[in-house]
Amino acid sequence: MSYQRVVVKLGTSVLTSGSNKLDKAHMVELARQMSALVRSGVEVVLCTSGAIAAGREHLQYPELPDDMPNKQLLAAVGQSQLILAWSEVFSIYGLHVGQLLLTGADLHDLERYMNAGDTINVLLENNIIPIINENDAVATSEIKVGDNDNLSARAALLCEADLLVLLTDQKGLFDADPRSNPNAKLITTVATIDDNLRQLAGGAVSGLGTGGMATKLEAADIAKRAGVEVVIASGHHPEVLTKIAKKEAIGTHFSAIKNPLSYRKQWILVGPATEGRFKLDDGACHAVVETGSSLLPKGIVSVEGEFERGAIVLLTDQSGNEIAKGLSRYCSRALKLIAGKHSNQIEELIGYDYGASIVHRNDMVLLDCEQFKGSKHAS
Ligand SMILES: Nc1ncnc2c1ncn2[C@@H]1O[C@H](COP(=O)(O)OP(=O)(O)O)[C@@H](O)[C@H]1O
Ligand SMILES: N[C@@H](CCC(=O)OP(=O)(O)O)C(=O)O
Repeated sequence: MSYQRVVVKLGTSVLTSGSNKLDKAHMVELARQMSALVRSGVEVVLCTSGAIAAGREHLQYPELPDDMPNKQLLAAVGQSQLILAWSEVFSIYGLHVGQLLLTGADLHDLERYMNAGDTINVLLENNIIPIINENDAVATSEIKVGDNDNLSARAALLCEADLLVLLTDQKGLFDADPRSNPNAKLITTVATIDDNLRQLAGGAVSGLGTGGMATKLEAADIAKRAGVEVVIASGHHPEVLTKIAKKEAIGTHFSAIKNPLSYRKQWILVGPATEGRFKLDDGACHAVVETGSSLLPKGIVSVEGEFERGAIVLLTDQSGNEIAKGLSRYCSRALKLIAGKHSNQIEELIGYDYGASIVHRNDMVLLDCEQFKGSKHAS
């Protein structure tokens, strides 16, 4: 079966072809391929980097310091140049574009998360290409997604895409960074993302890029869990998008898992910031991880953080290893009184009862991937 909805992420490395400015001719070529896909009935969402590079080009600031205010200055100037360039380039093929500038804060509550998905849907229904970038001009470290690999994975989840294509300056994921290891070999298929694979994926060394292969693997891990296939490939491979859409073997292909997380659990995984941490005893860890149970108050050893009912919290074992992320049915004040107690004591201790489950199974995602442990994506 062919793909219905594809998110294409273009890294700065592709958009500049390794130079200090946007490679407009190459943008035309990529827009041509995307437009052909649209004409063949595939819905295309574009997640584009390049605002900072475009700002640097426009202001002719090759040596601007890399601090936050200057990056925000470049992004504010560059984003308008970037969207103007895309608008002109897609108009050659008779297509309009619509811009969504998102930050992590836009994904924190389920309603805003769904609103972003709705906007993508309405643009696609009207044959308009949604173009997404992080709103770098306002995103501080607390609210940032941080890199467009992770942003594009979130975009793929919120618009329920079936394929995420990450185009970069390498042919795919290699068994070592090909820049420093000329003998590095391309990995063509990945079934499972594990620690061995993560160790192969280095950071960005290209100057204007963010995250390198490490963030591409994070993105692939998130997308896979939501049932989205992922391909990492070279943005300069001839007819790269045309061939990927025809399922030709190009770059590195990550298969999607068979039983993907529900939409609500996907949001719990990638949307909200966590506001608290529960340390669980061994029995509760076993119940949550091995037997698929909800979390009861008896198994909670300690509660950190101040939060209201409905907050997203991390569940850890006694050594602090993060095992799950979920929605707390009780506020932190109540939990400090009922942690470690039997469920039938809840009402007596706090004067009300929202049920025995502190984190219900349906509101919980297991963090079976090392990547999420201690990373900003789980917190
Ligand atoms: N195992 C690996 N396989 C391929 N590329 C790698 C690997 N480890 C690190 N890299 C680096 O990741 C870079 C691509 O990431 P990045 O510079 O962030 O590009 P983009 O702008 O496309 O996101 C490559 O140029 C490469 O040097
Ligand atoms: N939002 C930034 C790009 C951030 C980013 O992830 O860059 P890249 O690694 O080149 O995809 C910009 O538009 O410049």
